[in-house]
Amino acid sequence: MIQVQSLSKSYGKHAVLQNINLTFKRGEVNGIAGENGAGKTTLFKCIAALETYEGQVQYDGGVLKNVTGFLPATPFFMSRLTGYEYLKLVSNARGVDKNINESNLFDLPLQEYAENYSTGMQKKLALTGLLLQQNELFILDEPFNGVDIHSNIIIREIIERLKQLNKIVIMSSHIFSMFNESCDYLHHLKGGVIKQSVSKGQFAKVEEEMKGEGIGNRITQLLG
Ligand SMILES: Nc1ncnc2c1ncn2[C@@H]1O[C@H](COP(=O)(O)OP(=O)(O)OP(=O)(O)O)[C@@H](O)[C@H]1O
Repeated sequence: MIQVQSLSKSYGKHAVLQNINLTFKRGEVNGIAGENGAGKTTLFKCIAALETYEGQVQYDGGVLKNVTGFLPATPFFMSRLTGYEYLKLVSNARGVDKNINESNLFDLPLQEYAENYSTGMQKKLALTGLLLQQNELFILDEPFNGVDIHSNIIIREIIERLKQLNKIVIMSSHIFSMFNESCDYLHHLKGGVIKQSVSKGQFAKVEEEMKGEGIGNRITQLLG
């Protein structure tokens, strides 16, 4: 179990996250919904120990960062590194010795440079790396963004399998139906605070709240 307690994060004078309290349990998928700039990625980076923060992130299974797999919205790859080499590198980093070619579940061209992969292919390569590492926590920042329909189905399947394997999954998405399909709990992040947390069956409440954040008649004003 992961307990985020009184987590706050500021960049200079800009308070991005304020007093966040969340609990993530094994075998559960948690969605974080929020408009652009709400602080989802910042929250993910804090939990993944990629950012400093105030407050605490407690984990009952050892050193969290050693078992955390973070899929960024836009993965980054070093130049002149093939897909195969990337997967080898991330497996070696965790002392995992699995057959790379047999682990190529998205049938990626592993002999090609990862930096030349398309957006969706890069996302699939990064995700394959996280799975190879056998992490306990999977933080997936917009995992469905930029991938094709078939891969979208595979990623949903992966999330379901991670849940069955008792892993902790935290994800964001700008496609609300993805929360309905994959998540057990949904947390609405707005203005740096968690506005509401709901369990499956009540996600429409968050959707309604978010729809209320529309831009009203400002489009008409702009076009008129
Ligand atoms: N390294 C940084 N330095 C300064 N400000 C930052 C930094 N990273 C993020 N921010 C600011 O923090 C706020 C939250 O950004 P964040 O990327 O966490 O939002 P998000 O909810 O993931 O947005 P999106 O849905 O567009 O990806 C934004 O105002 C952003 O400009």
